Amino acid sequence: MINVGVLGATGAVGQRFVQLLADHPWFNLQTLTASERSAGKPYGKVVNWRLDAPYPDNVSDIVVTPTTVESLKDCDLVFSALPPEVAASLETEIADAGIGVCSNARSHRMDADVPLVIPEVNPDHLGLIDVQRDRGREGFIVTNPNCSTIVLALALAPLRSFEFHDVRVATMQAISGGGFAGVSAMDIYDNVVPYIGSEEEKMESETVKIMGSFDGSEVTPASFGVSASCHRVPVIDGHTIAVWVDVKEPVAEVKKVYANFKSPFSNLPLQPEKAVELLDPPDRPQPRLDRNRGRGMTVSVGRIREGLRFVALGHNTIRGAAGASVLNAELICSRKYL
Ligand SMILES: NC(=O)C1=CN([C@@H]2O[C@H](COP(=O)(O)OP(=O)(O)OC[C@H]3O[C@@H](n4cnc5c(N)ncnc54)[C@H](OP(=O)(O)O)[C@@H]3O)[C@@H](O)[C@H]2O)C=CC1
Ligand SMILES: N[C@@H](CC(=O)OP(=O)(O)O)C(=O)O
Repeated sequence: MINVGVLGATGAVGQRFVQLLADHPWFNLQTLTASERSAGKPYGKVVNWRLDAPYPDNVSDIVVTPTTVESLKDCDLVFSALPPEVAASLETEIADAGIGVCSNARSHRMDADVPLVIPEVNPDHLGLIDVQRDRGREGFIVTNPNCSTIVLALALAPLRSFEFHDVRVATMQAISGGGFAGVSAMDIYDNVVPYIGSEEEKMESETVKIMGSFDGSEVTPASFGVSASCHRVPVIDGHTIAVWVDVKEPVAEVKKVYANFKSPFSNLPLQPEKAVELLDPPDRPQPRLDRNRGRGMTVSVGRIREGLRFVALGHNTIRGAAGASVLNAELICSRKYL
């Protein structure tokens, strides 16, 4: 068992980490951190559990610590659900102190020597851990992408066998992406908000890093362009995206590559049977009906039409956040980086 901690364990993503790690077969969850406001009290007393999954009683007595390097001395690996402004310097300090960091925060995603990984799409980019170690870092930072970007990159991955240059995407993003305090009811009820700060820029830059090529020392971004328009909609969980991509092959060929898309792994505990699932009914995918496929780790794709046009959907706080980080950590362990 590998000793792990969750940074920012009381928040929306932190709670998802706790849910996924409380009974994990490889990870022993022993440290939970939060802000000074919550530190010093048992997790069961400070957490306001708001997930649609049962609260795991076995973590109740863990005393929440402040988020400092000293409080992580017994951890081999930590999962970060910290606000980005806190994550920026703290994750660096933690990795430099010899601890592995699997981060969900945006702060280091575009750093040249930090892998931005989706296991089924670019597992080879984990080689950037060696680049970090070659410059003397004892631990590492590995990041997972932005939640909408994960849905897009997984939906594009099967299309890599075709040529394309131009990807356009419009998102319909759930309110849980903004955190517990993120979007007020008055803003979102009976409404659509056509702005999510820097989300479009992240989708455009992160997608080409993820789908770029790694030569053992650096990542060269993919050569296609991405143009994104992002919108907040009154859905609790599940980001839906409409995608246009200039693939010329017939729809029947495209459906075949989706149906045949296989994960390159079979031994990771959180890996779903299908990373991408093709749905036939003309009115799917839908967030309420499809976000929990594969325990929230499957991206559903449907409405494939010539052009090429399609719709994809993924659970934003599981596949798009905490689940993405945990799957990355499982891959890191299976590759013996820990
Ligand atoms: N992959 C993705 O796209 C997604 C990424 N995220 C990212 O995950 C991170 C967490 O988001 P979310 O869970 O929604 O945020 P929340 O606001 O719900 O939770 C924040 C957590 O951080 C703790 N915290 C706040 N300030 C400090 C501080 N100064 N020092 C230490 N801990 C602190 C809070 O503790 P306390 O309760 O004590 O205040 C809480 O545990 C963010 O970086 C966010 O951008 C989020 C959604 C999806
Ligand atoms: N911006 C995302 C959530 C998020 O925090 O993304 P990021 O980790 O890329 O900042 C959303 O609102 O749905």
